[in-house]
Amino acid sequence: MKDILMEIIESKRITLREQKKAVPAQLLENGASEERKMFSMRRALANSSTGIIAEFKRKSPSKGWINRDASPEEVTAAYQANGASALSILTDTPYFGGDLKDLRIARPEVNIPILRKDFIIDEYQLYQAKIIGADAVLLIAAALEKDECLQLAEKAHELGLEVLLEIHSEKELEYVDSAIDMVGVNNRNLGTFVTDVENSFRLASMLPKDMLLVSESGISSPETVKNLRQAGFRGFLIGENFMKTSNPGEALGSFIKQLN
Ligand SMILES: O=P(O)(O)OC[C@@H](O)[C@@H](O)c1c[nH]c2ccccc12
Repeated sequence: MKDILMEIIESKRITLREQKKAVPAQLLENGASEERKMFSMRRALANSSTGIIAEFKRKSPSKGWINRDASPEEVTAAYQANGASALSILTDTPYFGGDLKDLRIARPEVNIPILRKDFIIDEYQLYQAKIIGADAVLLIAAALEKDECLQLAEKAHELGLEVLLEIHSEKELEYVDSAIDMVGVNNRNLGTFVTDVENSFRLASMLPKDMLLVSESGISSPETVKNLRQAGFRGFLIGENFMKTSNPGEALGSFIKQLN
């Protein structure tokens, strides 16, 4: 079976080549150095009693279309109104049905941190993230060599972006470095899409105590969030469970009520 993550990365390289042709890196770099208001996701999660990072996701390679016609401005504003601590917005087009525009459109609608959720392999994508209004970026250990990952983290910081490092397995613990702001344990294996929340519980005790921990994927019950919090997690990245409903904001609101 073909590893899906590898396929996505190959397609990303092609997209990047085209984007760089259309908008040269130097031009983007100039735009990215402009100051603008930024929101700290690490701080928002550390200070929140719920810690829900609500995700805007139209489709995924494992589920197909989840919510094809969702409007980014409506859903993200409703997520904030219903208590999200932060937002995650998928900007990958071919596999997740997202767009850079989705994040750009959402930005003026909210005043909570936004994570650019994509497969970042090049600093060009960090400039994009800054320009469209992201506060943080995801760096996926399974998609990067460790030194590449740390270089991208450093560059992200230069631009004022925070870094959520995503790991899935024990062997990726070596990517955890002081250059990282938050560590996310993905409960989904991006190669096979097998999802199991136990993965977060298993890796929690192996992670540094002072690191802000996020549990990602496959979370569908408030009970699980309570248990993950007990295990040390402060952020909970949830997409499909809300996006599959006709009113994602409301679904988040009733989820949060059950956390208390
Ligand atoms: O929809 P879920 O199962 O709640 O998962 C959300 C989020 O964790 C998932 O979309 C995700 C986690 N890491 C990723 C990396 C790339 C794309 C997507 C993801």
